[in-house]
Amino acid sequence: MAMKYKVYIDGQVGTTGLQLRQRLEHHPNIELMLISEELRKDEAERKRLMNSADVVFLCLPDEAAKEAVFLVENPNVCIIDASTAHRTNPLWTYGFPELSPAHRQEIAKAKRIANPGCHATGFIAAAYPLVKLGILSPDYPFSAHSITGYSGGGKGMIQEYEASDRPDAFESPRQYGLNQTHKHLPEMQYVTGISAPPVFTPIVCDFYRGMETCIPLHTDLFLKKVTKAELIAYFQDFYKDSNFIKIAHEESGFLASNLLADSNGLTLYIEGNDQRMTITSVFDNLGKGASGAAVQNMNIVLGLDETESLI
Ligand SMILES: NC(=O)C1=CN([C@@H]2O[C@H](COP(=O)(O)OP(=O)(O)OC[C@H]3O[C@@H](n4cnc5c(N)ncnc54)[C@H](OP(=O)(O)O)[C@@H]3O)[C@@H](O)[C@H]2O)C=CC1
Ligand SMILES: CC(=O)N[C@@H](CCC(=O)OP(=O)(O)O)C(=O)O
Repeated sequence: MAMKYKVYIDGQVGTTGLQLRQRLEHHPNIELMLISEELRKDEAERKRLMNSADVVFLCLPDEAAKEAVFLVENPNVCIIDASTAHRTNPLWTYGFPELSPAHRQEIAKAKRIANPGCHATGFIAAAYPLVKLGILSPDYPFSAHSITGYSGGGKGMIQEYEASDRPDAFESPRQYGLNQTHKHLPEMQYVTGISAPPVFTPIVCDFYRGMETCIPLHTDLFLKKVTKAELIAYFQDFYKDSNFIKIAHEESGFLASNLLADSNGLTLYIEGNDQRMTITSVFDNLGKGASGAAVQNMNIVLGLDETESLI
């Protein structure tokens, strides 16, 4: 019989928590520790469950996640936090195993893992290799726009979008983060090592799940002069061992944000021509952008096949 590990999800009825639960209910190596509805905010019961788990997922707002960490006293417990709270904390490991073998090895032995933010996942998947391979300087004036389904805003935004009396404005794409202080900017800079955060334009639209994050590339500012074909070859090589990150080209001329909804995949589309290019990450904000990545990190920590219970 398969070895079973005990897993507790704090925030099990939230948007990310429910997604995690669905994935873990069929995981052959996981025994889910569920908390009763009446006690799900009871500190003593949460503490008891957390300290008897092998892995604890935090699917809570940032402040609640910070407080929850202090409830864990058992040094053997691994915490995987889905919130923004610890992503640039050097005592925590950033959970993006595809960036290098060293990133993956660090995750495998970590007890504190910060799961990447959704928009940040799309940005970092493209920007990290560009800088690492010396194609762009860390001083390149990065910008990005990122289209998200409304589930990205959690229970509150889902209710607003699905209300019968919602404003007409919700039918059209809505730009936000207008003051350039989006909560994912610090991790975008921290993980890629770029000199300044990108000019970042998130856009929420009237569909449930899915995301595409697009970085414009001015080829005259390339540090290493590469053609589009060469850039594609560099990315194919960078992600050649990845189970989830792929490189593709869209023939139709249209790139939909919900192409990878319900999966843990992330596809990078390198489009344009040798003068002006774009590189776009397409994935699921609730998949590789949240609970899919969290399950992948858990599988790595537990020494399991990283693709277990993920598509
Ligand atoms: N939605 C997304 O696409 C993504 C979300 N995240 C992050 O994941 C975390 C959760 O987000 P999301 O699932 O969207 O949010 P939701 O608002 O959908 O869910 C949060 C859950 O946490 C519960 N909660 C709040 N405070 C406490 C507490 N003190 N003790 C126990 N439970 C508590 C809430 O309870 P109640 O139901 O009573 O309100 C709710 O069920 C956030 O930090 C978010 O930023 C990360 C990546 C993507
Ligand atoms: C549509 C919407 O509001 N999306 C959220 C991102 C999702 C999220 O919860 O971000 P974390 O991964 O950092 O927790 C936002 O842009 O703030």
